[in-house]
Amino acid sequence: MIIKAKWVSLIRDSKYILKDINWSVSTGEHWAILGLNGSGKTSLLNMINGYIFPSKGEMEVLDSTFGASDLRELRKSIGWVSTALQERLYVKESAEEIVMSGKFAMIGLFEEPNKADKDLANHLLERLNCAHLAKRSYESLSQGEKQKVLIARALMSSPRLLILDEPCTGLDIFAKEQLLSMIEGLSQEKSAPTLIYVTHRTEEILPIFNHTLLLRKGEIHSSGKTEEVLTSNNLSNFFEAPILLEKLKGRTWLRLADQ
Ligand SMILES: Nc1ncnc2c1ncn2[C@@H]1O[C@H](COP(=O)(O)OP(=O)(O)OP(=O)(O)O)[C@@H](O)[C@H]1O
Repeated sequence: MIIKAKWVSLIRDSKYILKDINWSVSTGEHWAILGLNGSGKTSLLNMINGYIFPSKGEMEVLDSTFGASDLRELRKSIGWVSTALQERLYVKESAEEIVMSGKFAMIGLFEEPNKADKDLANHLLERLNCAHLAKRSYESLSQGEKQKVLIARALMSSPRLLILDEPCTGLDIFAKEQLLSMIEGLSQEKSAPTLIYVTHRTEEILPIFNHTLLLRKGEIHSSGKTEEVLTSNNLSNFFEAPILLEKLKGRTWLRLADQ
């Protein structure tokens, strides 16, 4: 069991931000979470990472129930790549230092890294085709390069769960395809973590994401096997607009039917 949410709700200012979320992620599954802006995706991720707690219901992540476990230890098992993280990094640090800081699942280096840390960081950069960027300052990297460095950073603590929160934001079509194919490669490795890919674009949902959750206005609209969730009927109902879809190489491209 990777995630188990039972009747989870989040209430702020007497308003439901998440409502009655029942969702399980098991080992061997990779999930996509699709939702429009404001649907509650970030709130759900913050809950998975233990930054916010459910107002109602129960959330178990990696066999730990919140409130009953050491969150710092839990966070080391969860890699989280998001734009919000980018804003909190020390951007003058080199790519290598940024990756090494992932060992502690914290921002910045709090302990002197040892040779093994350095070797692992460089190995991860190499795995993501970024070895040549190791000594470059993070702020000097392109958006696509930054995303890969953040993924390498997230892998530094060998997480069991890797959350990719809209990793293709700001990427051009080539950088985006390159990043997606890198994510695909990562999922095929023997020790690959469970992946959760958050997006509002269906075409980014690669075939490796065998399960999809559709989140709308804080509630689960539908969830299950990707091929059963990403259908024209279901998506038309989800978006409340007639949707035509085209499948290409296992990916789903959408068009509004009346345009
Ligand atoms: N602490 C809070 N207090 C009040 N409202 C909040 C709080 N946190 C989130 N919200 C509201 O809850 C809703 C869901 O927000 P959330 O950031 O989780 O959505 P999202 O799906 O990640 O959106 P986006 O794709 O735009 O990032 C939004 O309407 C947001 O304004």
